Amino acid sequence: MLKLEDLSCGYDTNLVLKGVSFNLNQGENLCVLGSNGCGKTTLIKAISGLLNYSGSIKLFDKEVKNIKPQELGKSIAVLSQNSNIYFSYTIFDTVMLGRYLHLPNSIFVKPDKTHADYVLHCLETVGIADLKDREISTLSGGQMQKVFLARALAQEPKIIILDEPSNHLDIKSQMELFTFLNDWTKDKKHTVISVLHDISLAVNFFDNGILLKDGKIIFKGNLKSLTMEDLLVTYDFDVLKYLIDLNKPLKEIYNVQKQI
Ligand SMILES: Nc1ncnc2c1ncn2[C@@H]1O[C@H](COP(=O)(O)OP(=O)(O)OP(=O)(O)O)[C@@H](O)[C@H]1O
Repeated sequence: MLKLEDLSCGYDTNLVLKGVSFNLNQGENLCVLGSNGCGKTTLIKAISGLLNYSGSIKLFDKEVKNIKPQELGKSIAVLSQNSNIYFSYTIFDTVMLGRYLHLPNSIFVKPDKTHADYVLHCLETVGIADLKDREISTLSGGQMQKVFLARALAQEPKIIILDEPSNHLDIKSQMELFTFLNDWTKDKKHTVISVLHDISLAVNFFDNGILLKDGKIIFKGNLKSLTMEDLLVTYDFDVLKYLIDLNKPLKEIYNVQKQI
């Protein structure tokens, strides 16, 4: 479904990604890990059609740079690190922004009841239907994340891409978000790609991952086969002190840490 071959891209003279290749099938989820500045957000921007690139990014066999933004928006929804709303929209209207790609004449048509019902369905799915008439500027960071997830769902995308989605979320909300995203991919039609800094979250919720270092992939595959050496190379730092055993669920890791 998504196939990257020898992808290189960056900003002006700053080449960030250098020959990145991987495949992702429908129903798979992929976590992108790596230290600050290694190119994770740049990878997301390239996949979502925001950067020029050399090499190839194929989405359902079509080269991403040749797909019109409106079409791309029906396939990919992005929750960026800086998802922001600068106007005083209600939650309902904010989520409706995700529907406009599906309207025949875009913003000049008042959405009919089908679209309004779909927005309500998305709000209910993420558990914030009761907030629908509130102004977005009055929400907490965590509530706002849920609004952006609802807006992403309203696009009816095939892929949701998240850049550090656990920002602003308490531990319960993080678990709820990743459980929801896991369930969302279970129909084998949807795919999640997420940038994460929390390795425990990554190992617990994602089957596959890539580790980026200076714009190159140094590990790809099942995160259960990740070694401490891989992490040491990625972060130039001994994460062993903080991660007791990558194969243990979070609960056990925390229990062990408590005993130390
Ligand atoms: N718009 C831009 N113009 C020029 N350079 C940029 C731009 N955006 C990012 N960069 C540079 O590209 C490199 C990769 O940035 P990127 O945002 O992809 O890193 P990242 O892995 O997502 O980092 P972080 O974990 O800190 O979010 C960095 O050196 C950054 O300074």
